[in-house]
Amino acid sequence: MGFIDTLKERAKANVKTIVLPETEDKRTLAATEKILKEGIAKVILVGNEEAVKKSAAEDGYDISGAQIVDPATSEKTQGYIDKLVELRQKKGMTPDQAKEILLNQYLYYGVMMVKMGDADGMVSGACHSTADTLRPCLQILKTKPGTKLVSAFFLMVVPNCEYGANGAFVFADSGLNQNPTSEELAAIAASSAESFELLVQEKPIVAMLSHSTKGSAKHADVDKVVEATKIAKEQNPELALDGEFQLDAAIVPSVGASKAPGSEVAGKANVLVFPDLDAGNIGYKLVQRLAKAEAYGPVTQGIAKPVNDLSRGCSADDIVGVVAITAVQCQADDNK
Ligand SMILES: CC(C)(COP(=O)(O)OP(=O)(O)OC[C@H]1O[C@@H](n2cnc3c(N)ncnc32)[C@H](O)[C@@H]1OP(=O)(O)O)[C@@H](O)C(=O)NCCC(=O)NCCS
Ligand SMILES: CC(=O)OP(=O)(O)O
Repeated sequence: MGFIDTLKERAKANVKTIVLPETEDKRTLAATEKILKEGIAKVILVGNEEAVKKSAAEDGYDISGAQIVDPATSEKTQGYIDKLVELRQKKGMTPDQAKEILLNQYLYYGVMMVKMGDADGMVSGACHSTADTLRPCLQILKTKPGTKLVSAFFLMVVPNCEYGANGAFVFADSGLNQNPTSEELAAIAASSAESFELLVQEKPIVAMLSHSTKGSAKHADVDKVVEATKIAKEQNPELALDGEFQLDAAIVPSVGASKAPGSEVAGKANVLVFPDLDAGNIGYKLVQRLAKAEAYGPVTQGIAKPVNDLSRGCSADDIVGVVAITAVQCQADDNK
């Protein structure tokens, strides 16, 4: 069974309701058919019912099992407007603005459905940039209790790969925090270890990546990762975590043994924490495109409820995979 198939099976064991607001995108409709057919989740689509059904029918997608909610006619819309005003009035949100947003921006509507408990989670981002997808989530849902920072990772599944957990890795932050401080990198490392454990069900081994291994290069960028490693170790003494490492020292056993002898992480890492978003975003796309890896995300962590993003380059199958991941995150939240 493939790695993502295992996650789909876990999702099916306790079916969650996931809202997909991007009904203008055909990949959403194709994914909806697959999700319903495989029984991975219940799906709520946001949009005008007639228009959504017509669009699906044009391409022969069977979305008959999905619930379609139209913000213009739903009896819940006024409650969402009132709540949005309550949540954002300190930021100057008026009832008219909230109404305008919720009737026209389906991403905001989907986030409000999750906030109000009418859906368990949301997946969006096939036709919206990550910034536009994550901004409403951050504004409305906020961070999980006990967490200061929301960050975003990719679950990478590399074919025919002996590194990581049989080719499975978490790459973070590959989607959200542009230039994290040492403290933020330490927080990203801790959240990523937790996400790896939840999704891959193996022990996380965390490498703090750099262009330097254990002092081989000198630069302020290296110092940032060295400091992050120190903070992360202090805050999470139980974690297998080390750095600073170049990528080869982190994942290739022979290189790890030669560049960082004695490290419990070098050569064995399955959670890769990148020094900034340039490295994280470019890194995941290189592995996805050149090594033909499956890349699921950006998946958020540290947020109050599971809402996840997609790359605009995603396929319908990628959406299905991220929905399965979101459903498993919803199950985990139930158990807390
Ligand atoms: C997501 C992003 C848009 C947020 O930045 P922004 O639009 O400037 O918005 P703000 O900084 O005003 O943040 C909006 C809200 O989210 C909160 N927020 C932003 N980043 C956060 C984080 N990492 N964790 C927790 N909360 C966060 C802010 O506190 C703010 O809350 P408030 O409105 O209640 O005060 C920005 O971080 C971004 O563009 N990231 C890069 C995304 C990207 O292009 N990725 C590459 C492709 S994957
Ligand atoms: C993750 C990512 O790069 O997203 P997008 O392609 O939407 O910018």
